[in-house]
Amino acid sequence: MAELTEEQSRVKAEEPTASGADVKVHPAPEPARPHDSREGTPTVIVDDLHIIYRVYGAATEAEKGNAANALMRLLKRQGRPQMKEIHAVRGVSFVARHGDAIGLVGRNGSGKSTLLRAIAGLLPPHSGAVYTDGQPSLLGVNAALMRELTGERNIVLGCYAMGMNPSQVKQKYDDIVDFSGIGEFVQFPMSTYSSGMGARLRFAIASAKSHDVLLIDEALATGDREFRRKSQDRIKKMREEAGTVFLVAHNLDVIEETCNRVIWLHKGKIKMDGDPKTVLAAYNKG
Ligand SMILES: Nc1ncnc2c1ncn2[C@@H]1O[C@H](COP(=O)(O)OP(=O)(O)OP(=O)(O)O)[C@@H](O)[C@H]1O
Repeated sequence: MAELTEEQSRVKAEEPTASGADVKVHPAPEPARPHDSREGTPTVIVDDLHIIYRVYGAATEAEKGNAANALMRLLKRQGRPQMKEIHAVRGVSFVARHGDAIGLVGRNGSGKSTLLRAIAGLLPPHSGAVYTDGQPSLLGVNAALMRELTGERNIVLGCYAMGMNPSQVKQKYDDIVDFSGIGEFVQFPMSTYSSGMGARLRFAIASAKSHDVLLIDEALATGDREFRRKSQDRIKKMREEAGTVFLVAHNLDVIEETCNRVIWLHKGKIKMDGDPKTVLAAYNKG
């Protein structure tokens, strides 16, 4: 992933925000709260991004590896049997700014998680580029907490992984446990948690630190109403500190209540990009 230089940031900021979009409601929505001098400046620029997964071994039964087939391939100088390509993100372009909370919506398989993982630098672009200002942090349903360790150990390790020192961890520990609402379960291995408890703990850990770019994949989906309200307050605070938040959620109420902008992905392309009410109304109709 390339870092965003000042020059790139200036030039890119002048480019259209969603060149691949079918519809643009308003291409560069104004950030809601002018609190920080960085507010409104780009944090993430996605430039004609294509992501292709290669799935090896997607061969038919007849083509699958047995010794005779392998020998024939060698003799005919053929490569591996059947490699299938899945073009998950197809020419996506947009600019996210300090203070934005951007909801990503779209049907199953439309490329939301793939796009988040690419912004986090976990998937290399097939073509195009992602430029980021600061370190993006991905909080996904499978965020790297260890199931066999207790909540307590995961909090400590998670905080270290985010760059905190021991005294900062100590200072944040109680707040994380309180926020997650997991109570005495903090002493138990995470493998004993319900999916909601795990998701709440992950969000509590990740949001204990402010992030330049926080990418949240479905982590709020399993929380109850009270937890959602607390999470939304945290996201709001992050935006006020001029961070950028990306949120994938199938629950559209969460998106509408939390975000100031929504990007609708359809079959790997941006179908619409604009203010939540307009985009969600169109998405609900389509
Ligand atoms: N690791 C992978 N290997 C191969 N193909 C993948 C992989 N992950 C996702 N895909 C494919 O890429 C496409 C986009 O998937 P992605 O998970 O990004 O969509 P999504 O919008 O997040 O879906 P959902 O709402 O179901 O979570 C789908 O066709 C999916 O099958």
